[in-house]
Amino acid sequence: MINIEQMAIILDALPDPAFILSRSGKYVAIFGGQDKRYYHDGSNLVGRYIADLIKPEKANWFLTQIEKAIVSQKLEIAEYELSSRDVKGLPDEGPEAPIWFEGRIQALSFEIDNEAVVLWVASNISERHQLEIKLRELSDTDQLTGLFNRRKLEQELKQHFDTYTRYATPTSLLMFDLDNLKSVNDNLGHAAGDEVIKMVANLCLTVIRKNDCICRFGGDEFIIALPNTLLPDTLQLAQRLQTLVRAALSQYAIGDTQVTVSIGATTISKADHSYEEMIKRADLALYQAKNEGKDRIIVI
Ligand SMILES: Nc1nc2c(ncn2[C@@H]2O[C@H](COP(=O)(O)OP(=O)(O)OP(=O)(O)O)[C@@H](O)[C@H]2O)c(=O)[nH]1
Repeated sequence: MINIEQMAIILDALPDPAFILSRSGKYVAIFGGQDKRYYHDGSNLVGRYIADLIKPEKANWFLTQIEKAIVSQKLEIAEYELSSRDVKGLPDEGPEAPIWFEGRIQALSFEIDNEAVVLWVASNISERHQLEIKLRELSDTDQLTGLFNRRKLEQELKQHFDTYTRYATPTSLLMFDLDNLKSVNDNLGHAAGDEVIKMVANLCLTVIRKNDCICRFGGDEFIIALPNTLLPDTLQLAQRLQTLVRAALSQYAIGDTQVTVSIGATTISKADHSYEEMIKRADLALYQAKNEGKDRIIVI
């Protein structure tokens, strides 16, 4: 049998800090979380109130989570970021950077000082959180160019389409495809073709604005989404891009065969039911640009 003294030692040895918090946000007790590599010592907080130690917005968030667990009587799980500077009374010793926590919050079946209480176990998940950010970045990014990939562009366009239906703010699209990349690959090698694709990506980054979204849509095909932009500005950007590409890639010409861009341009229309219709229109315009002899901009 475990006796009371052993029980106290076990509670102190809990790897993650476990807080007993009252409905009104009082730190009733704190156990465990002794390893200073992962946690700050919270023993100074006992007897004090969340609202007195943490800024109102965050304090309210904590109180809401406590209330949720008390009302549901089920295990509640929430992730949050907190640094020692966010909580008055925490010692400096402990992690310097803000910590990402997973809070596991369970209402207890008894009251303390006539108040409902919860057990709040706070686990340091900073490493996992960083990994999740990295994975998200990787899943949104094209490996060769570092631009967004098609998946991310489609997410963005969906949002722009929703914004358009609500506030009528227009989004325009440029879809473009390199002309004669095959000739570079065949004559100068695949690595040179890769260089060309990367150069075009970097040129695009120099002409777009902060809110524009550029993606590598496929092999040598790119899309730039331009939120809050009408056709005249879109066409200006297309012309700049066309001129820049022609000049920058002249070194890859094979005889008379130059690497240029064919561009299809379009803007959102009242008749569109989804962002896919915009992409289809831009694709049609691009197809026409290729058919009419490449190195040109077609608007549909
Ligand atoms: N080096 C390299 N080449 C690629 C990559 N992705 C696609 N390509 C090449 O890009 C070419 C795309 O085909 P096309 O669009 O028909 O070739 P193109 O010479 O640009 O033809 P036009 O568009 O008609 O001018 C193919 O030769 C692909 O092998 C890549 O990541 N690296």
